Amino acid sequence: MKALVTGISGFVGSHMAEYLLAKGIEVVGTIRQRSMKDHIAHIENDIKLVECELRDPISVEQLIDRERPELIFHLAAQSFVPTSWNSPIDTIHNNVAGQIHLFEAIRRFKLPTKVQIACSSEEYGQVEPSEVPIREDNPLRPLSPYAVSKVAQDYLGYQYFRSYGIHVIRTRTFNHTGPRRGEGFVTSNFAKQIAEIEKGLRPPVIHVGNLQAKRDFTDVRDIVHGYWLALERGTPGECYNLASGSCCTIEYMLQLLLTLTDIEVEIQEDPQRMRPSDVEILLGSSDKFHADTGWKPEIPFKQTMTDLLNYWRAKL
Ligand SMILES: C[C@H]1O[C@H](OP(=O)(O)OP(=O)(O)OC[C@H]2O[C@@H](n3cnc4c(=O)[nH]c(N)nc43)[C@H](O)[C@@H]2O)[C@@H](O)[C@@H](O)C1=O
Repeated sequence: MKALVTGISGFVGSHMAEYLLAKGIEVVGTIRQRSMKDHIAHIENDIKLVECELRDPISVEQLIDRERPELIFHLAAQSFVPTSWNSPIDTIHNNVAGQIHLFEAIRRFKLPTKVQIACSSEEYGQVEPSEVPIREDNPLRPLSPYAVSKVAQDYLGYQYFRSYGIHVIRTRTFNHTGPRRGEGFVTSNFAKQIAEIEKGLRPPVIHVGNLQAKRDFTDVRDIVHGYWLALERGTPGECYNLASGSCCTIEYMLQLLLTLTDIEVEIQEDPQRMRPSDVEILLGSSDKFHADTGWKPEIPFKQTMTDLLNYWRAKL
């Protein structure tokens, strides 16, 4: 069986590729011209890398025609929320056009390909206290251009299923982290700062943004297992939350990281790290996904954060 992973050199893409290889699946992955390949260097000989700009319809059409994958894990995206405020059009274009080009190519060649699309808990946005844990039928009230791009991807998935019968599964994934998480994201950013302080590379001050936001974190290795199950057992056209079912403040996450180190630090708020509007709380219910696929996260949060901190310790 052949699977195509878009954005294979990214954080989730690299874990997805490892997961598929362990299952004996043939893996093809898209990268962009200037993509860094550090995350996949250790498996580069076991996968096929194809340079493909998803914003270019011709390039996508040629890729799909040539490879005709049975499965697609569509993970390529501009995924950093703050970037989406600096350049909203790039985020919308990148995330929405890339997916349309994939769908159009599948439609054109009438392929039975199963497609998982990486939607996001950010789509729920402004959530009322009475609405947690959030279920899939909650209203979507996106609070960033990134979130809007994910709503568009999500509804396009629904529409291509309804209009053309394309086997699309929409996974609305809550925050996820683990080794190789990009350093801009909060868990990785704090872990990297701690590892740098440990090595004497910076003064013992941790710079932070909004510590009061609450997030529901799952290990990326549990998430890629979920993506596999989504295509194996999910109902086409459906959307599913992937979440741990519990949440914590960002402050709690920072304190957890600090229990994993001997250093003493000062915590300093950095106004640059504040957002025009931040999602206050994301806490998801994965009951629907569990009922359809049997998925539940296995890796405890403390283990995930230990692995992430050790990743930075080894990398610096
Ligand atoms: C589900 C969703 O998950 C991710 O989006 P995110 O939640 O924006 O992720 P983050 O790690 O950038 O922020 C989490 C929270 O932490 C707060 N926060 C405090 N201090 C800092 C700080 O210093 N840096 C950052 N980045 N955030 C900070 C920040 O204000 C926010 O409340 C992406 O994977 C996205 O692609 C996705 O789909």
